[in-house]
Amino acid sequence: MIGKLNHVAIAVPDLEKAANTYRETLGAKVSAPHPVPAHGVTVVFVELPNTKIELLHPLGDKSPIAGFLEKNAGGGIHHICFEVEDVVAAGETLKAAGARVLGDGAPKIGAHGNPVLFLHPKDFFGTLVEIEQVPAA
Ligand SMILES: CC[C@@H](C(=O)O)C(=O)SCCNC(=O)CCNC(=O)[C@H](O)C(C)(C)COP(=O)(O)OP(=O)(O)OC[C@H]1O[C@@H](n2cnc3c(N)ncnc32)[C@H](O)[C@@H]1OP(=O)(O)O
Ligand SMILES: [Co+2]
Repeated sequence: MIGKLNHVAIAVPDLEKAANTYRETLGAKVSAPHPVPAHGVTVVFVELPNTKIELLHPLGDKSPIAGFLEKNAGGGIHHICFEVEDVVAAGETLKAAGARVLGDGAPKIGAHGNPVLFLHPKDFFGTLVEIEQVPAA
């Protein structure tokens, strides 16, 4: 079912510092900060030759990453995102297999303009998984 690794997301306490580290120290192509209120985060995209890194910082009072940063004050890998052809069909298949789809179960538009769903980390060996519908090339 899953295709390419679309991105690895890292929750960070200081977005500017993290962006500078990826830009200056690691020499990556790094975007400006991009607020995504529908997901309660501000994101900086780091473009790599074969995938992307999302640097995430909480936005608003009810950010879904606030609890994670409270437990991991210095930051840490928050989720991984796999591409799928049909996110609704993938969500139904995963639910039938016993995985918990988070939220109300309906896909939301993610930071890349595509529908996404999140799957509970306890069902994937301690890793929060995002699936993103990416149109075939
Ligand atoms: C930029 C937009 C978009 C994109 O297009 O790419 C994004 O990526 S948005 C990213 C942010 N959005 C989300 O994360 C949405 C889905 N997340 C959630 O619904 C919640 O964060 C959560 C996964 C249900 C966790 O909720 P929270 O209230 O923080 O914690 P709990 O107490 O309910 O946690 C239960 C259990 O799970 C462990 N946990 C929590 N977060 C993670 C994580 N990121 N990775 C691994 N494990 C995680 C937590 O420690 C608890 O474990 P125990 O302590 O053992 O019970
Ligand atoms: Co993501």
